[in-house]
Amino acid sequence: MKEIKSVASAPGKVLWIGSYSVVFGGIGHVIAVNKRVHAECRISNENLFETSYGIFKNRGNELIESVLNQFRVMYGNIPKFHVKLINDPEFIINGRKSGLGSSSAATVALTACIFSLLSGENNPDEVHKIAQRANYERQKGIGSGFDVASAVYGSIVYRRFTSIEKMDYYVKPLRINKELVMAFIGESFDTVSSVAEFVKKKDDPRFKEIMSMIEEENKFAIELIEKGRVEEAVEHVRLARNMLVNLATEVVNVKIENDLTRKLEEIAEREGAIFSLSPGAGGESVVAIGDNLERVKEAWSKIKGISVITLKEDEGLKFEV
Ligand SMILES: Nc1ncnc2c1ncn2[C@@H]1O[C@H](COP(=O)(O)OP(=O)(O)O)[C@@H](O)[C@H]1O
Ligand SMILES: C[C@@](O)(CCOP(=O)(O)OP(=O)(O)O)CC(=O)O
Repeated sequence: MKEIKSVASAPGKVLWIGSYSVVFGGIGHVIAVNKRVHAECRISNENLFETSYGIFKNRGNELIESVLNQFRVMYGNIPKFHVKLINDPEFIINGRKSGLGSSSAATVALTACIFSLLSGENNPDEVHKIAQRANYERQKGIGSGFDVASAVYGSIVYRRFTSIEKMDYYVKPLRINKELVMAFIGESFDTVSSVAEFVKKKDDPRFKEIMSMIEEENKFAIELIEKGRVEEAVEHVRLARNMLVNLATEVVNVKIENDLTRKLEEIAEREGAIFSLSPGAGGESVVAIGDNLERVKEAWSKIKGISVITLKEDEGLKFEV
């Protein structure tokens, strides 16, 4: 008899519009990239999980268990599995997380491949809901879930759900069709603590005022991208970004850019990028966006201690068998 297996993969991401504001209900745009997590699953006599983070027998690590728990809730008893869950190497650069989002891509790839085995269906919307719940429980409610949504749907406009039970998120596929180059500066940024600092200030009147101005600019930007006018959109992204950096520095007291990220951004824009920023929670990498970024890549590569990779916009979740 032919052994039944399922294979799925999910992409990493770059959040360039909506960092932090998306946590508070703002609109965001996230680019799915061609660094992926690959999952292969079979039903087996014993649990065996071979992963980029080690081999686990019997019980998986926290990420794997957070996914399996969702299926235990849905189906009661679930079978045992032999799983391979392997990340493209660029999720780790020089021994540090790259910020491309291995945990959300791994959560989605694993959820998809187990769901496909148990239900016989390849249903991205179901996978998305299950993966969001697994991620939410693992992160204890912190974060917006934009990374899980883009691991399923690819490049998207995203607004967070107001509650995990309602799952009233907004997702609309929207590609930007630009080149991306990313520089890693060798720093690790603590996203969870930084988001926690933002949350502490959420009722401060200055915080609310600046966040609503950021939201306006981000909305403009996304409307322009929807019309294919990315060059005009970046001017609004830039305004929103400057306001966010000021908010972070002056109200929240968190540094989301530093001298090195600013220097890399200046170089990128001088060498032809239409826009450059430290994406996501900030402080660990810089992304350049544009049409021909060879010069950016060359200039960045000359700087000591910087690792540079090229990224391509990619599809969301793929079921491969
Ligand atoms: N392929 C995988 N198999 C098992 N666990 C994984 C895998 N990829 C990522 N993880 C888990 O996710 C964690 C990385 O998550 P995190 O620190 O939030 O970084 P990222 O920004 O890349 O998501 C790892 O420490 C590991 O526990
Ligand atoms: C601050 C944020 O809006 C964006 C964080 O984006 P990153 O891409 O930096 O995420 P991690 O890879 O989990 O560190 C928080 C959020 O939306 O969850």
